[in-house]
Amino acid sequence: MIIAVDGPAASGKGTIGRALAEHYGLPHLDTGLLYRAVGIAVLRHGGNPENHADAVKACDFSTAMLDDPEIRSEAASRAASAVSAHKDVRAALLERQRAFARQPGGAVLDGRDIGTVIAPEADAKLFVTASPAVRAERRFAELTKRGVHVMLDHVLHDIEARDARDSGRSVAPLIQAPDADLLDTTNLTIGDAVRQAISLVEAQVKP
Ligand SMILES: Nc1ncnc2c1ncn2[C@@H]1O[C@H](COP(=O)(O)OP(=O)(O)O)[C@@H](O)[C@H]1O
Ligand SMILES: Nc1ccn([C@@H]2O[C@H](COP(=O)(O)OP(=O)(O)O)[C@@H](O)[C@H]2O)c(=O)n1
Repeated sequence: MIIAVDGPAASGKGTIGRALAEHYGLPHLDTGLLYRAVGIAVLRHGGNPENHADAVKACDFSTAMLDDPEIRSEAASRAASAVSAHKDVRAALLERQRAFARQPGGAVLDGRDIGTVIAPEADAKLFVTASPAVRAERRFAELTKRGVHVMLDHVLHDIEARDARDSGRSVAPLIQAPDADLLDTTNLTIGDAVRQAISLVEAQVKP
């Protein structure tokens, strides 16, 4: 079974993706990490994530980058959003994601274009969202807990700018697939969001 979980920044798609993977005993891929790795690689090479050549060159990042703590930083999110708008960057990362989705037994993937581009054939698709204010509070709490000093209004601004760029790009924009169920987690606890996600998946895969 392939489960596609898409949605905007800090909506809870990773949390839900991991919980679904555990529930169904499937492997999970957070595809945002791939774009973050490219973004960080560009910055480390002294390049500009908005520059096409710099971004494409960084697509052969070392796998160790995926475990680098800096990958979770806000600088990495911004760089990821910039590199991900380049068509050739998306093309370079496509096969890796498709192969993960199509492994025997299936998988859970979360990102922006899983249900639309990476695995349009997915057995179940969720589009996870929450209000920008709630998403900013969640990301702020997450960063603060990790000891990162940030301001809530900066986090909100970053999230809104990233949403606008991810939704507005011409290639694989962030959009709810027509056959995806919407899961708004604004007023849901993590436990409730996961329970609802499982119910939605069950309803979609019912013969
Ligand atoms: N329903 C929820 N209620 C409260 N906090 C949540 C909820 N879902 C996720 N979180 C928290 O919000 C932060 C962002 O969630 P995450 O799953 O990483 O989002 P995304 O993958 O969409 O960026 C994490 O710290 C997570 O624990
Ligand atoms: N499938 C994906 C996943 C991420 N991305 C890009 O990578 C950035 C970081 O993604 P992420 O999922 O790690 O970000 P958060 O939602 O966790 O904040 C996003 O803002 C997108 O620009 C993408 O374009 N396509």
